Amino acid sequence: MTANDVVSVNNVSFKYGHLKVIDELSLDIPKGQAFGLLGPNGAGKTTLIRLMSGLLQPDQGAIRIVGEPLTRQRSSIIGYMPQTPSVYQELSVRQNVEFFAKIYGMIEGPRRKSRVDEVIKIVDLWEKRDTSAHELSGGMRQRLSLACAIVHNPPIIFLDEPTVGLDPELRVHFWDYFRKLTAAGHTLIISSHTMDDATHCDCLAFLRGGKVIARGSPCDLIIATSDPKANLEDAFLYFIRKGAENHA
Ligand SMILES: Nc1ncnc2c1ncn2[C@@H]1O[C@H](COP(=O)(O)OP(=O)(O)OP(=O)(O)O)[C@@H](O)[C@H]1O
Repeated sequence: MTANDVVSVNNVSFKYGHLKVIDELSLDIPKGQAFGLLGPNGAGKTTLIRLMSGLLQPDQGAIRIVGEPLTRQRSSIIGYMPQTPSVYQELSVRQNVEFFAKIYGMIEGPRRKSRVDEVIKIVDLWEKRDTSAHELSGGMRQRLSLACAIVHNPPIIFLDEPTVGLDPELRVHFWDYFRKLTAAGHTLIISSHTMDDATHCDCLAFLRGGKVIARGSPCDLIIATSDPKANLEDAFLYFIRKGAENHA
Protein backbone atom coordinates (compact mmCIF):
# COMPACT_ATOMS: atom_id res chain seq x y z
CA MET A 1 0.00 0.00 0.00
CA THR A 2 1.27 3.52 -0.82
CA ALA A 3 0.18 6.93 0.48
CA ASN A 4 -1.73 7.44 -2.78
CA ASP A 5 -3.94 4.35 -2.27
CA VAL A 6 -7.50 5.06 -1.15
CA VAL A 7 -8.68 1.46 -0.96
CA SER A 8 -6.57 -1.33 0.48
CA VAL A 9 -7.78 -4.93 0.57
CA ASN A 10 -5.40 -7.11 2.53
CA ASN A 11 -5.59 -10.92 2.35
CA VAL A 12 -9.39 -10.97 2.42
CA SER A 13 -11.49 -14.13 2.26
CA PHE A 14 -15.25 -14.41 2.27
CA LYS A 15 -17.68 -17.34 2.17
CA TYR A 16 -21.43 -17.60 1.58
CA GLY A 17 -22.10 -20.63 3.81
CA HIS A 18 -19.52 -23.19 2.66
CA LEU A 19 -18.90 -21.50 -0.70
CA LYS A 20 -15.61 -19.57 -0.71
CA VAL A 21 -16.18 -16.63 -3.03
CA ILE A 22 -13.22 -14.37 -2.19
CA ASP A 23 -9.98 -16.21 -1.62
CA GLU A 24 -7.08 -14.49 0.22
CA LEU A 25 -7.41 -11.51 -2.10
CA SER A 26 -5.21 -8.41 -1.81
CA LEU A 27 -5.65 -5.26 -3.87
CA ASP A 28 -4.60 -1.61 -3.54
CA ILE A 29 -6.44 1.06 -5.51
CA PRO A 30 -4.83 4.48 -6.08
CA LYS A 31 -6.64 7.80 -5.87
CA GLY A 32 -8.11 9.41 -8.97
CA GLN A 33 -8.32 6.33 -11.16
CA ALA A 34 -11.09 4.51 -12.96
CA PHE A 35 -10.22 1.07 -11.63
CA GLY A 36 -11.96 -1.87 -13.32
CA LEU A 37 -12.75 -5.23 -11.74
CA LEU A 38 -13.11 -7.54 -14.67
CA GLY A 39 -14.14 -11.16 -14.65
CA PRO A 40 -16.69 -13.73 -15.79
CA ASN A 41 -20.06 -14.38 -14.09
CA GLY A 42 -19.52 -15.61 -10.55
CA ALA A 43 -15.87 -14.42 -10.33
CA GLY A 44 -16.70 -12.50 -7.13
CA LYS A 45 -16.87 -8.92 -8.44
CA THR A 46 -20.12 -7.96 -6.70
CA THR A 47 -19.06 -9.66 -3.49
CA LEU A 48 -15.75 -7.78 -3.51
CA ILE A 49 -17.51 -4.46 -4.12
CA ARG A 50 -19.94 -5.20 -1.27
CA LEU A 51 -16.99 -6.03 1.00
CA MET A 52 -15.12 -2.84 0.06
CA SER A 53 -18.22 -0.71 0.57
CA GLY A 54 -18.84 -2.21 4.02
CA LEU A 55 -22.07 -4.06 3.17
CA LEU A 56 -20.39 -7.41 3.89
CA GLN A 57 -17.71 -8.17 6.46
CA PRO A 58 -14.69 -10.34 5.55
CA ASP A 59 -14.22 -13.71 7.27
CA GLN A 60 -10.49 -13.07 7.16
CA GLY A 61 -8.23 -10.11 6.35
CA ALA A 62 -8.83 -6.36 6.45
CA ILE A 63 -10.13 -3.58 4.24
CA ARG A 64 -9.11 0.02 4.70
CA ILE A 65 -10.68 3.02 3.02
CA VAL A 66 -8.37 6.05 3.09
CA GLY A 67 -6.24 4.29 5.70
CA GLU A 68 -9.01 3.27 8.11
CA PRO A 69 -11.79 0.72 8.40
CA LEU A 70 -15.06 2.00 6.96
CA THR A 71 -17.36 2.81 9.87
CA ARG A 72 -20.94 4.06 9.70
CA GLN A 73 -19.65 7.53 10.69
CA ARG A 74 -17.30 7.57 7.70
CA SER A 75 -19.71 5.96 5.23
CA SER A 76 -20.38 9.26 3.43
CA ILE A 77 -16.87 9.13 1.90
CA ILE A 78 -18.13 6.40 -0.42
CA GLY A 79 -20.92 6.15 -2.95
CA TYR A 80 -22.33 2.80 -4.03
CA MET A 81 -24.34 2.06 -7.14
CA PRO A 82 -25.64 -1.53 -6.92
CA GLN A 83 -25.95 -3.86 -9.89
CA THR A 84 -29.75 -3.74 -9.73
CA PRO A 85 -30.96 -0.15 -9.32
CA SER A 86 -32.32 0.07 -5.79
CA VAL A 87 -34.52 3.13 -5.93
CA TYR A 88 -37.91 3.68 -4.35
CA GLN A 89 -40.46 2.92 -7.05
CA GLU A 90 -43.25 5.04 -5.60
CA LEU A 91 -41.05 8.13 -5.18
CA SER A 92 -40.31 10.59 -7.98
CA VAL A 93 -36.83 11.10 -9.41
CA ARG A 94 -36.33 14.20 -7.27
CA GLN A 95 -37.71 12.53 -4.11
CA ASN A 96 -35.37 9.58 -4.57
CA VAL A 97 -32.28 11.77 -4.94
CA GLU A 98 -33.44 13.94 -1.99
CA PHE A 99 -33.88 10.80 0.11
CA PHE A 100 -30.32 9.60 -0.58
CA ALA A 101 -28.94 13.11 0.05
CA LYS A 102 -30.62 13.01 3.44
CA ILE A 103 -29.34 9.55 4.42
CA TYR A 104 -25.82 10.58 3.41
CA GLY A 105 -26.12 13.40 5.93
CA MET A 106 -26.52 16.40 3.62
CA ILE A 107 -28.20 19.15 5.59
CA GLU A 108 -31.50 20.45 4.23
CA GLY A 109 -31.19 23.88 2.61
CA PRO A 110 -30.40 25.70 -0.63
CA ARG A 111 -27.02 23.92 -1.08
CA ARG A 112 -28.61 20.49 -0.90
CA LYS A 113 -31.40 21.56 -3.23
CA SER A 114 -28.98 22.91 -5.81
CA ARG A 115 -26.82 19.73 -5.62
CA VAL A 116 -29.93 17.55 -6.05
CA ASP A 117 -30.93 19.61 -9.12
CA GLU A 118 -27.35 19.40 -10.42
CA VAL A 119 -27.10 15.58 -10.27
CA ILE A 120 -30.55 15.16 -11.83
CA LYS A 121 -29.27 17.28 -14.74
CA ILE A 122 -25.93 15.37 -14.88
CA VAL A 123 -27.79 12.08 -15.44
CA ASP A 124 -30.08 13.79 -17.92
CA LEU A 125 -33.35 13.22 -16.03
CA TRP A 126 -34.38 16.84 -15.55
CA GLU A 127 -37.46 16.44 -17.76
CA LYS A 128 -38.46 13.43 -15.64
CA ARG A 129 -37.75 14.98 -12.24
CA ASP A 130 -41.35 14.68 -11.06
CA THR A 131 -41.97 11.24 -12.61
CA SER A 132 -42.24 8.20 -10.31
CA ALA A 133 -39.35 5.74 -10.57
CA HIS A 134 -41.71 2.93 -11.60
CA GLU A 135 -42.67 4.93 -14.71
CA LEU A 136 -39.04 5.20 -15.89
CA SER A 137 -37.38 2.94 -18.45
CA GLY A 138 -34.64 0.54 -17.26
CA GLY A 139 -31.86 2.84 -18.51
CA MET A 140 -33.46 5.86 -16.83
CA ARG A 141 -33.72 3.93 -13.54
CA GLN A 142 -30.02 3.13 -13.86
CA ARG A 143 -29.25 6.83 -14.34
CA LEU A 144 -31.38 7.61 -11.28
CA SER A 145 -29.42 5.01 -9.31
CA LEU A 146 -26.17 6.73 -10.36
CA ALA A 147 -27.56 10.13 -9.27
CA CYS A 148 -28.44 8.66 -5.85
CA ALA A 149 -24.90 7.22 -5.47
CA ILE A 150 -23.10 10.50 -6.25
CA VAL A 151 -25.42 13.16 -4.79
CA HIS A 152 -23.20 13.67 -1.71
CA ASN A 153 -20.12 14.08 -3.94
CA PRO A 154 -18.16 11.17 -2.42
CA PRO A 155 -14.43 10.89 -3.20
CA ILE A 156 -14.69 7.09 -3.71
CA ILE A 157 -17.47 5.61 -5.81
CA PHE A 158 -18.23 1.89 -6.25
CA LEU A 159 -20.17 1.16 -9.42
CA ASP A 160 -21.38 -2.41 -9.90
CA GLU A 161 -21.84 -2.99 -13.63
CA PRO A 162 -23.05 0.57 -14.21
CA THR A 163 -23.29 0.30 -17.99
CA VAL A 164 -25.11 -3.05 -18.27
CA GLY A 165 -28.19 -2.70 -20.46
CA LEU A 166 -27.40 0.87 -21.51
CA ASP A 167 -27.55 1.79 -25.18
CA PRO A 168 -24.25 2.85 -26.83
CA GLU A 169 -25.06 6.57 -26.62
CA LEU A 170 -25.76 6.35 -22.89
CA ARG A 171 -22.61 4.30 -22.30
CA VAL A 172 -20.59 7.08 -23.92
CA HIS A 173 -22.46 9.64 -21.79
CA PHE A 174 -21.71 7.67 -18.59
CA TRP A 175 -18.03 7.30 -19.47
CA ASP A 176 -17.70 11.00 -20.34
CA TYR A 177 -19.02 11.76 -16.88
CA PHE A 178 -16.83 9.11 -15.18
CA ARG A 179 -13.77 10.71 -16.82
CA LYS A 180 -14.80 14.11 -15.46
CA LEU A 181 -15.04 12.58 -11.98
CA THR A 182 -11.56 11.03 -12.11
CA ALA A 183 -10.12 14.27 -13.55
CA ALA A 184 -11.54 16.00 -10.45
CA GLY A 185 -9.74 13.47 -8.20
CA HIS A 186 -12.57 11.02 -7.49
CA THR A 187 -11.73 7.32 -7.51
CA LEU A 188 -14.09 4.99 -9.33
CA ILE A 189 -14.13 1.24 -8.77
CA ILE A 190 -16.15 -0.30 -11.56
CA SER A 191 -17.12 -3.94 -11.98
CA SER A 192 -17.81 -5.19 -15.46
CA HIS A 193 -17.51 -8.10 -17.79
CA THR A 194 -17.55 -6.02 -20.95
CA MET A 195 -14.34 -5.23 -22.78
CA ASP A 196 -15.86 -1.88 -23.76
CA ASP A 197 -15.81 -0.75 -20.11
CA ALA A 198 -12.39 -2.31 -19.58
CA THR A 199 -10.73 -0.24 -22.31
CA HIS A 200 -11.94 2.96 -20.59
CA CYS A 201 -10.29 2.09 -17.27
CA ASP A 202 -6.87 3.37 -16.14
CA CYS A 203 -6.13 0.11 -14.39
CA LEU A 204 -7.74 -3.33 -14.34
CA ALA A 205 -7.75 -6.29 -12.01
CA PHE A 206 -8.74 -9.55 -13.69
CA LEU A 207 -10.75 -11.65 -11.23
CA ARG A 208 -11.37 -15.37 -11.38
CA GLY A 209 -12.52 -17.73 -8.65
CA GLY A 210 -12.30 -14.97 -6.04
CA LYS A 211 -8.65 -14.22 -6.80
CA VAL A 212 -6.86 -11.48 -8.73
CA ILE A 213 -5.11 -13.29 -11.56
CA ALA A 214 -3.55 -10.16 -13.13
CA ARG A 215 -3.45 -6.42 -12.66
CA GLY A 216 -2.25 -3.54 -14.79
CA SER A 217 -3.24 -0.90 -17.33
CA PRO A 218 -5.24 -2.24 -20.33
CA CYS A 219 -2.17 -1.59 -22.47
CA ASP A 220 0.25 -3.44 -20.14
CA LEU A 221 -2.09 -6.43 -19.85
CA ILE A 222 -2.28 -6.71 -23.63
CA ILE A 223 1.51 -6.29 -24.05
CA ALA A 224 2.06 -9.15 -21.55
CA THR A 225 0.53 -11.59 -24.05
CA SER A 226 3.38 -10.80 -26.57
CA ASP A 227 0.73 -11.02 -29.28
CA PRO A 228 0.52 -7.81 -31.36
CA LYS A 229 -3.06 -8.67 -32.39
CA ALA A 230 -4.30 -9.40 -28.86
CA ASN A 231 -7.21 -7.53 -27.28
CA LEU A 232 -8.25 -7.47 -23.60
CA GLU A 233 -10.32 -10.62 -24.00
CA ASP A 234 -7.21 -12.43 -25.29
CA ALA A 235 -5.22 -10.99 -22.40
CA PHE A 236 -7.76 -12.36 -19.90
CA LEU A 237 -7.52 -15.84 -21.48
CA TYR A 238 -3.74 -15.57 -21.52
CA PHE A 239 -3.64 -14.98 -17.75
CA ILE A 240 -6.09 -17.84 -17.11
CA ARG A 241 -3.84 -20.22 -19.10
CA LYS A 242 -0.74 -18.87 -17.39
CA GLY A 243 -2.33 -19.47 -13.97
CA ALA A 244 -3.25 -23.04 -14.98
CA GLU A 245 0.35 -23.70 -16.16
CA ASN A 246 1.75 -22.33 -12.89
CA HIS A 247 -0.48 -24.69 -10.93
CA ALA A 248 0.25 -27.72 -13.16
N1 LIG B 1 -26.22 -13.98 -1.35
C1 LIG B 1 -25.57 -15.06 -1.81
N2 LIG B 1 -25.70 -16.26 -1.23
C2 LIG B 1 -25.03 -17.34 -1.67
N3 LIG B 1 -24.17 -17.32 -2.72
C3 LIG B 1 -24.01 -16.15 -3.35
C4 LIG B 1 -24.69 -14.96 -2.94
N4 LIG B 1 -24.32 -13.95 -3.75
C5 LIG B 1 -23.45 -14.47 -4.63
N5 LIG B 1 -23.26 -15.79 -4.39
C6 LIG B 1 -22.34 -16.68 -5.12
O1 LIG B 1 -21.04 -16.13 -5.01
C7 LIG B 1 -20.32 -16.28 -6.23
C8 LIG B 1 -19.81 -14.91 -6.67
O2 LIG B 1 -20.93 -14.08 -6.96
P1 LIG B 1 -20.76 -12.54 -7.35
O3 LIG B 1 -22.13 -11.99 -7.52
O4 LIG B 1 -19.86 -11.88 -6.39
O5 LIG B 1 -20.00 -12.69 -8.75
P2 LIG B 1 -19.87 -11.63 -9.94
O6 LIG B 1 -18.47 -11.74 -10.43
O7 LIG B 1 -20.33 -10.29 -9.52
O8 LIG B 1 -20.85 -12.25 -11.02
P3 LIG B 1 -21.76 -11.52 -12.17
O9 LIG B 1 -20.82 -11.06 -13.22
O10 LIG B 1 -22.64 -12.64 -12.63
O11 LIG B 1 -22.52 -10.40 -11.50
C9 LIG B 1 -21.26 -16.97 -7.20
O12 LIG B 1 -20.96 -18.34 -7.19
C10 LIG B 1 -22.63 -16.71 -6.60
O13 LIG B 1 -23.52 -17.76 -6.92
